[in-house]
Amino acid sequence: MNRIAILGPGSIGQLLCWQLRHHKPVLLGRSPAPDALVHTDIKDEHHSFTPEYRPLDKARLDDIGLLIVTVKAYQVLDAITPLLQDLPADCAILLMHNGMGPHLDLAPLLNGRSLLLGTTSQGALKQGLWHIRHTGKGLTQIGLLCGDADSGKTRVEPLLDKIENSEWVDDILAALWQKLAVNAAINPLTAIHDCRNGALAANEYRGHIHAIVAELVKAAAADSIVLDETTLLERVYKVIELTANNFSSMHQDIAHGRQTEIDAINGFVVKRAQANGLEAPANLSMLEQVKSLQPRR
Ligand SMILES: NC(=O)C1=CN([C@@H]2O[C@H](COP(=O)(O)OP(=O)(O)OC[C@H]3O[C@@H](n4cnc5c(N)ncnc54)[C@H](OP(=O)(O)O)[C@@H]3O)[C@@H](O)[C@H]2O)C=CC1
Ligand SMILES: CC(C)(CO)C(=O)C(=O)O
Repeated sequence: MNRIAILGPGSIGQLLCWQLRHHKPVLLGRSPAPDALVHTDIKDEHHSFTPEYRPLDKARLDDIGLLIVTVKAYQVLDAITPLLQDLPADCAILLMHNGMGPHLDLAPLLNGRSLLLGTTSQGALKQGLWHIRHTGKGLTQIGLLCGDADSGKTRVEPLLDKIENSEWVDDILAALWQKLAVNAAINPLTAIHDCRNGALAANEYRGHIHAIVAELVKAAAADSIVLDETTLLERVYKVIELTANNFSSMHQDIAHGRQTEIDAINGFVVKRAQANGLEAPANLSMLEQVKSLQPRR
């Protein structure tokens, strides 16, 4: 049987579990099984449901056809590696974290399994361990990094069907770099300056935002991804306007003393620039400043 499994039952994992409920997804996690999950929708209506939950220490995986990974970027390798020996040889894997990078380490470990990458601008907020609130309906994009395109697309059809405003993209890396530009510009500046996204519209941040995006465009180009700087800047400023009242996820991570995804955001830009003999000082400065604010690991 080709079941869908969701690894990482946090905010986004529980949201996808609700959205895919008619496909009977299996939730894989480290906690004991919940009695029920509560989903509060955008209209403030509550729904309670009980998905199949398998605690990871004793989970069978031989019936999984698609593993959707909804852990944070820095948790991806630790979460998937122990499962690889038990996942079926034809199980496709879909990474849904913010930022980029884990795919480079993971792809060589997959023994020919298909690797799909996705990005979502939907919003979900934890109200309790097993209660999430759906806070935003943004775009979700999914595409294939490696493996068979037809079967990869077939495996994720349930998501494309059930998630409003979702699409298949042929060049998923370009789509991820574009989303990365938004996060690379907004997330660290809001964390460092302790402000809401909207504050970044002020003139004092223009130089930083332009430098971060210009370096990212050059780093992507060195990886053969062509991005348009003007379009990206327009996108960044549009998100600043549309989410003016929000605190970014990185701001919230710093405020709550949690590790951030900075390594997979500005850290990824710095890494790809350096790998191609370039420098990315504006992104490096964001990386260093955010690292100095987050708890040491
Ligand atoms: N929340 C949102 O609105 C959005 C989030 N995203 C992105 O989605 C990703 C997930 O975010 P979010 O859902 O908010 O994060 P959460 O921290 O809420 O969820 C992560 C989940 O992964 C679990 N986990 C961590 N490590 C492992 C492991 N080794 N094995 C099994 N489970 C593990 C955690 O469980 P445990 O409790 O056991 O640690 C937790 O349930 C991030 O990259 C985020 O940036 C993107 C768009 C919007
Ligand atoms: C788009 C943005 C910046 C919205 O807050 C986001 O994705 C985040 O906070 O991580």
